[in-house]
Amino acid sequence: MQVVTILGSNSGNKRQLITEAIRILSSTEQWVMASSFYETAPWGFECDENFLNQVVVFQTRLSAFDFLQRCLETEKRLGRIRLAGGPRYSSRPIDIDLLFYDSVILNTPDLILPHPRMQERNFVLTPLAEILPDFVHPVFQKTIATLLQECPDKLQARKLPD
Ligand SMILES: Nc1ncnc2c1ncn2[C@@H]1O[C@H](COP(=O)(O)OP(=O)(O)OP(=O)(O)O)[C@@H](O)[C@H]1O
Ligand SMILES: Nc1nc2c(c(=O)[nH]1)N=C(CO)CN2
Repeated sequence: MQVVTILGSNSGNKRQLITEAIRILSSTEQWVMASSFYETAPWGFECDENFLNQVVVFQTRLSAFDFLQRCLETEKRLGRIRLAGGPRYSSRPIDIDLLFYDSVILNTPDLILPHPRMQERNFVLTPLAEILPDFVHPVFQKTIATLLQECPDKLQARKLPD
């Protein structure tokens, strides 16, 4: 199965944290490809520190739920602390979200696929369009390139040199 992820960080050594998260996931799953790194303004909350985001594709034999578990464990290993009752969004050393698991559509309390807010976010669609512009979103039946064109988000994602 092909799983498309987005990694994000807006505290600490962001590039190193994302690189380390990919190294941990790649120790058991097969890395396929990655977008460039993008500098992006915080979406959905106020904060001085910009994010670094990267989209990464893996090949996996894990179920989507087990892959999510690997992501949550990796976040924890890299110092992510989740505070119950805190604000909806806050700064974090590392965040790993699943965007797609093949073209599976799923709506459970623990996992929603495709990621339910990706179409509202330039920080997701811009790096995703760099590597998978023609991939068809299974719910909207539109390509990533089209979703990016239609995205109302005013926050831009700035591609960084490798
Ligand atoms: N596609 C998905 N990818 C990652 N987590 C998901 C997904 N769908 C549901 N979840 C659930 O969301 C929970 C909270 O995730 P998290 O705190 O990282 O949210 P967030 O990344 O801050 O916000 P957002 O979901 O808006 O990007 C996870 O523990 C997981 O159970
Ligand atoms: N720019 C940017 N903003 C965010 C991000 C993120 O990765 N990048 N993640 C969030 C929760 O998933 C909320 N806001």
